[in-house]
Amino acid sequence: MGFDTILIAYDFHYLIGERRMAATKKKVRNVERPTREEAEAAVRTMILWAGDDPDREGLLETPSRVVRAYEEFFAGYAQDPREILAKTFSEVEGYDEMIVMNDIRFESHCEHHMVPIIGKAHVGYLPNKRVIGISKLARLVEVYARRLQVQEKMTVQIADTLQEVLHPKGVAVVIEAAHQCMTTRGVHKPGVGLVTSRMVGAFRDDPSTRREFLAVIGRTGAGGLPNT
Ligand SMILES: Nc1nc2c(ncn2[C@@H]2O[C@H](COP(=O)(O)OP(=O)(O)OP(=O)(O)O)[C@@H](O)[C@H]2O)c(=O)[nH]1
Ligand SMILES: [Zn+2]
Repeated sequence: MGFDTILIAYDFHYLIGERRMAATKKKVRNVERPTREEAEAAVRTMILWAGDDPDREGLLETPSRVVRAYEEFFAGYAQDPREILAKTFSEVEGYDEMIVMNDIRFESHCEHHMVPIIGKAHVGYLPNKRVIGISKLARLVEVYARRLQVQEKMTVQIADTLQEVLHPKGVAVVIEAAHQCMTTRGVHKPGVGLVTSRMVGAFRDDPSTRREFLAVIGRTGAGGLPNT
């Protein structure tokens, strides 16, 4: 079975639900996860297919390097985003204003071409008695970024996980990113970026809350896109 197939399969079981993902991680469509050796052999095949010689000195270690790189790029499949948000703090003297972390840079990979998506996420919520450690917002972005992604899906996943676990009065997520599948191949349009958003609860229902969030993240003006 090819490398592409297992990655598509992983995405499939991700779609059937985060909770079930952990339980079914080893088996996808009744197919065992390939071994590291099989993954390296798949990279070797791709080198051959590209037209080079995987046995020449410079490429000898490339399959194992690529597999190690994939472990890093796709580490998010092994992480449970709900666990990241499990620890909360309630001693905040009744703080009930918006909490926003902006410019969370991330690197992801597009699920269509498996090339980088590089961008930044802005995540905000309106607390309901409990807050989380601020690093957890960045960790939440990381977990979803380190999977094969579509930007719209990643935006919804971050917002909805935060809402489901923390039960705040609302959540807002805006992602701005550049897709290398559009800059280094295909339509070749450098400098373009995609902006996606998900507004939940007060951010969806109350225009002034939404406006405040957009002002905090600087999206009321020209709002620049990352240079990639
Ligand atoms: N909506 C959305 N589309 C994306 C994202 N990342 C990549 N795409 C698009 O996914 C589409 C895949 O289209 P296909 O026609 O199946 O693939 P393709 O022949 O490689 O398309 P081109 O990129 O136009 O060459 C392309 O239009 C990509 O630009 C994303 O995060 N969100
Ligand atoms: Zn793509």
